[in-house]
Amino acid sequence: MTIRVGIMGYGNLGRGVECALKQNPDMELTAVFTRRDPGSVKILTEGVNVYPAKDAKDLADQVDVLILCGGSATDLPEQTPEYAKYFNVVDSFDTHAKIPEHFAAVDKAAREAGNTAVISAGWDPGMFSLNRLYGSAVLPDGKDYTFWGRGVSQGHSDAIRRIAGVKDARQYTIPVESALEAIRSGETPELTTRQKHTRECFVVAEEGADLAAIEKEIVTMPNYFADYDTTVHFISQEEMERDHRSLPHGGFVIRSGKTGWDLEHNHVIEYSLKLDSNPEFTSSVIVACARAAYRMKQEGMTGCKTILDLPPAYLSSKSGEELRKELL
Ligand SMILES: NC(=O)C1=CN([C@@H]2O[C@H](COP(=O)(O)OP(=O)(O)OC[C@H]3O[C@@H](n4cnc5c(N)ncnc54)[C@H](OP(=O)(O)O)[C@@H]3O)[C@@H](O)[C@H]2O)C=CC1
Ligand SMILES: N[C@@H](C[C@H]1CC(C(=O)O)=NO1)C(=O)O
Repeated sequence: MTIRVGIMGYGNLGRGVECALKQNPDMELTAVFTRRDPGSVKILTEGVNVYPAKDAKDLADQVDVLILCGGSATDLPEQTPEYAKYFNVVDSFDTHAKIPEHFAAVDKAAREAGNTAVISAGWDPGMFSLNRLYGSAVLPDGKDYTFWGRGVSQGHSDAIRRIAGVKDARQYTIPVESALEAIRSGETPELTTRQKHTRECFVVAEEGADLAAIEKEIVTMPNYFADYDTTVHFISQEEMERDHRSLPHGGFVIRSGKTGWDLEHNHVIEYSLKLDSNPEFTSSVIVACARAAYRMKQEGMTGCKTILDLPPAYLSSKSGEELRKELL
């Protein structure tokens, strides 16, 4: 019996989920939903229909897990609590400061409906969160650092695209080299947000848009840009399509900590990602989390979870017996 998956929202992440499902034979795509005209949305999978988002709840019996691929800035805060009423859901919500309130809203909806929801699946939040937890649990006397890029943040790019007058956008996150060198050399400095990364934005504006107003809204945007040194470049759509087609990214989490009666021994844990496609990697994590959500629902574990709550074995398509063999 395959796990039947629906996609809500067909952008970079939606397309990435479609590709990831093709690599997971225990799962299948059964429906794609969009707020646009379904006839305008061309998907890759033959034999699967695209439906209006407003009809999704009428098709709940055809979907075991609905994966929400909307943007965190404005779509997911509304969509995830709404669709958790009708489906087991997984989203990639990544406005870190607002995760507690998002969790509470989704948990209320999922518990009332007896559904299982997983929020903030992906790599940060997601795999990086998991590795920060492992590092601090194993080395309580220590510090961890997270660095991203140079690469395209989908969340920050999406947030810029939601600004009135913006037609398209890409945001590159750039680690501050001096901070990186200090950490890599074993130093454990206290660093502010601004001392770790800068942000560079490439924006295609609508004809006649107020460029100064757009730039100001970007650089002052809370939770996304206000705490960073940010530069904004306005470019043409042709330049965007020529120079910014790919969506690479990556980064790493470093935990350095001490053990020993007198904390005399140092240890360093590093988890790193080098991604050709941010959306395709993120979608691969999300699809594994969808498998875990389905299995937890089957065992009556309902309500909202994050990746930190998922039994690692539930992410895998392999049985417990197969996984135990890999431990030997
Ligand atoms: N946790 C993590 O590590 C990560 C999280 N993310 C999150 O994923 C979110 C989604 O990113 P991404 O997929 O790149 O965002 P997109 O802008 O590509 O898509 C967001 C939504 O916009 C709509 N859309 C897509 N293309 C168009 C278009 N051409 N015209 C009009 N509407 C369109 C779609 O909804 P519809 O079909 O309904 O119109 C889609 O679901 C980000 O906001 C980020 O928060 C991303 C990467 C990592
Ligand atoms: N959520 C991020 C994934 C990573 C990348 C990132 C950043 O560049 O600020 N923060 O977390 C994304 O949307 O790409």
